[in-house]
Amino acid sequence: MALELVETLDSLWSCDTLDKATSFLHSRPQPFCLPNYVRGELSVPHSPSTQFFDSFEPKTGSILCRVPCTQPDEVDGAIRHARAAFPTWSRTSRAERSRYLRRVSELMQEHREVFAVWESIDQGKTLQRARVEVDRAISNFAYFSTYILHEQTAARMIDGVALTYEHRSPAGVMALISPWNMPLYLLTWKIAPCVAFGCTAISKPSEITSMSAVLLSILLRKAELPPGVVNIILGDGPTTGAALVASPLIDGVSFTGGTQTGIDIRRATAHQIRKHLSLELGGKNPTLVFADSMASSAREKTVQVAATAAFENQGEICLCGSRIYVESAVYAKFVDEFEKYVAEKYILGQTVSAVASLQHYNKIRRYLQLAVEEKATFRLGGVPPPLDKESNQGYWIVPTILTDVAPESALQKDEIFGPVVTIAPFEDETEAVRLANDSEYGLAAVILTTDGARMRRVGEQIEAGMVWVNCWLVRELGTPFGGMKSSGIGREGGQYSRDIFTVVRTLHLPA
Ligand SMILES: NC(=O)c1ccc[n+]([C@@H]2O[C@H](COP(=O)([O-])OP(=O)(O)OC[C@H]3O[C@@H](n4cnc5c(N)ncnc54)[C@H](O)[C@@H]3O)[C@@H](O)[C@H]2O)c1
Ligand SMILES: O=C/C=C/C=C(\O)C(=O)O
Repeated sequence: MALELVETLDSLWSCDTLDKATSFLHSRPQPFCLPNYVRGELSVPHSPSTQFFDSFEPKTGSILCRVPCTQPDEVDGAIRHARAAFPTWSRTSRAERSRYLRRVSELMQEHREVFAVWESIDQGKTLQRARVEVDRAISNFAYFSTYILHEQTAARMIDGVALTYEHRSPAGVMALISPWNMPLYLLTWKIAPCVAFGCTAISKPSEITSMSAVLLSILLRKAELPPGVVNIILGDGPTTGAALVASPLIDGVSFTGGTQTGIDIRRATAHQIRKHLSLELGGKNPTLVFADSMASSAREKTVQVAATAAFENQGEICLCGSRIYVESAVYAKFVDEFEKYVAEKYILGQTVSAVASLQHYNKIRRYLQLAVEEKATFRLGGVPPPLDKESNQGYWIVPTILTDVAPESALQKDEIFGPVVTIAPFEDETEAVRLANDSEYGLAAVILTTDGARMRRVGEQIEAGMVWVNCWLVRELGTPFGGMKSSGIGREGGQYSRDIFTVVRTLHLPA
């Protein structure tokens, strides 16, 4: 490894507080370049055509580092290394694969603060929120390290004539592509099951948030994962991501990101029927507040769950509830209490942080300008000032609550993916279900009610892959995770991840 890179990575690795990281960044004469991780080696790509782009710190707007845009020939090289590693890794025993995964989770635990500090700086999220996500990333490795040990295959006798059983083998070399909102969590949500089930991986994090992927590379090296089993390449979607998914040497794609990108990937791979495809896409998730949930015994929790679902991580979680519908009898009361609660608990610079990028800031800002044009009521928040690269300012947006928004408005239809929520009334259960389902998306939903029969009755009618009643983002990693409608294809988690990362054949033996 080049000496300068070794020094940079050592310095990054020693920053376990925000202060240390800030003084390291200030001590640098120029931004450092992030490396790829291929065949167990970290190196900055240096093909003559490689371009680099700047990655910014969302909280300050200053340049954090430079990210290479890995070119198609280098993508191809990385895939070939993953292919070379596949025969041995796919035949490695479950017990041994499990030990590697456990080792990775333990090392991550040891360096938890380093991951949290850089994730917070790179993505913009609060340090507190980054810690939550690092812990969940650790659980991804811990969970799949034990899952594979407990898998059982049942055999069945058919009429005393044949004995059948399902035999699974690793699907091959997989492309794992993740977004910028929960960079480390979503990266590991794919890497952990991929290698646990015996596949090898080429992973591409978002070009906006590549830091935690590089830290993970350092750690995979420390864990002595055999070279080529996991390769992490950096770059943008149109160049690096597109070359990766289209390669005939890739056996499957697990993608999390926007719906339009999902469509592009589906189109690019449409002729490659053999390619496994899992698409976890966007959402515009409803939260339904029934009148009973505003009775004095339940009210506090109702408001708290609706607010957390709307504003956790600045609303940059695909599962965030960004359309709140409230039974008309309690509409005014809910809006008042919700506004009071959000104003008190969601403080910019404390519990609410910067949004991930300048481009995203300006996208959210355009929606807020639209809200002004459409004469929506801002119960909280407003249109933030325009920013550009020269502004040298962080990307801060006050939590915004909008009422009086028309049902057909883009504010109700489009995924804004920021700290913006709309609130509208409904008359009865039928209308609540209709409004909840009035979306091209179908990822998640929250129902707030104290009526046990209604929990199931309404819950079972909602067109969403994940429905939470009186809670939000409670997750068990074996449950199917994914969306209906334009929110995706396939499910991930436990046995559902196994379906993506393995191929199955049914064997028939004579009885
Ligand atoms: N359903 C889920 O589980 C889930 C989870 C998190 C985020 N998301 C969604 O992700 C979106 C936000 O993330 P984003 O803006 O980074 O999404 P995005 O689709 O722009 O990018 C996601 C990833 O895909 C890559 N990419 C872009 N174009 C590509 C192409 N043509 N081929 C291959 N790769 C390509 C990007 O470089 C990035 O790594 C939101 O829509 C959000 O809802 C969904
Ligand atoms: O943006 C997508 C978020 C997914 C989050 C989880 O799956 C989780 O936190 O368990």
